[in-house]
Amino acid sequence: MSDTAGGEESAGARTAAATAGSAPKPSARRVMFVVGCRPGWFVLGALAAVAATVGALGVDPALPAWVRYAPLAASALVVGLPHGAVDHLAPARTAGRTPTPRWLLAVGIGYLVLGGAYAALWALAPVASAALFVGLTWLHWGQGDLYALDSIGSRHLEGAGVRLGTVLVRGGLPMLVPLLRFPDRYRQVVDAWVALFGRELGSAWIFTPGARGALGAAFAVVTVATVLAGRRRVSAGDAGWRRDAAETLLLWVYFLVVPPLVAVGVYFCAWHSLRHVARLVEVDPAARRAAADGDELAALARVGRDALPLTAVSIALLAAVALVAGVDTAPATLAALYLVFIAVLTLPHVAVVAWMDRVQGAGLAGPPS
Ligand SMILES: CC1=C(/C=C/C(C)=C/C=C/C(C)=C/C=O)C(C)(C)CCC1
Ligand SMILES: [Fe+2]
Repeated sequence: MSDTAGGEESAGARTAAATAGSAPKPSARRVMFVVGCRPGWFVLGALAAVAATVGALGVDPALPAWVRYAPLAASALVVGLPHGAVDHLAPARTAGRTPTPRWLLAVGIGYLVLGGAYAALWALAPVASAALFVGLTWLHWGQGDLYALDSIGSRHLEGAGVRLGTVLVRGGLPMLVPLLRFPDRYRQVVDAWVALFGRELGSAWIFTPGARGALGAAFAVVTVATVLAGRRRVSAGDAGWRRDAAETLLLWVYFLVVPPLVAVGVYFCAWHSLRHVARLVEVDPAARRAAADGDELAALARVGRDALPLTAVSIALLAAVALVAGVDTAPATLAALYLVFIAVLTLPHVAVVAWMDRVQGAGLAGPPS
């Protein structure tokens, strides 16, 4: 896989140099800010404010089903599913290479083997697979945020402990905090996954008040310890640390006040996926050039174009699975099928992102110094 071609060679090599072993370039910081972070702050902040106000007024609006499922449904088309549909191009580009058929084949085989194995595991052991899905997402979303924090130039995350804490906290916010406040709705979602395979969750101690109280207390301690560990590494008033602490607070409040289906669906699109899209812009020479010229829309259009074919294939595959399996068309069942489908794609997606982290010196082994 040593082939490089034309203009991408030098630009690609520059990307690798810029991402592995040197501080983030100003243009990378800007893309992560403008594309990856600002929209998420705005959308999640607004939703949290609305939900907190409604809650404070003592109103409990029974949201119609279409509103509850809308963010998840939208994620199939807008940013969510598409953010992984560039996985066939991202590894080569991260290594500063042009994606050739050999790269595509390598990623394709990885998807088939890992996705196939996980699909088989869902059929054999749905409850364990559901737990694995939540654990995998915890890790993946945590690592996504760690990358974004590095990319905007945070300096308080040097050190293995604070990095591990950041992954645990940032991943636990979407995966654990909804369970603390909305155990019944959380349970309904996970129940629907295992029901697809004719199973039930069973006693599931994790939903009991005692277990949730203990998990919530432990997670609050890990959050505070991580934020303080970061604080010790920089001078007072460090902007990167303050931003991290403010995001952490925002996400705690958001997942405590916004009902989980909406909260996780919106977070998936507007937070995790947009941050990954910003990362994709940075490894694609053409998109990066557009962004460096201040044309973020052109950069996004380029990523969107790259994502289009495999997004369409994924949706067609999902529709085929739904038809063959003959699932009913209740929103809860369709959402469950979609999420199990995402789970199967997530395992190879996590492998691709872990590979990108390794090449870029990012992730737990980082920061890129
Ligand atoms: C919807 C939902 C849940 C789980 C969603 C998951 C696990 C989504 C994973 C998406 C991934 C991995 C996308 C790729 O990056 C919970 C928290 C169980 C309960 C609340 C509603
Ligand atoms: Fe992802």
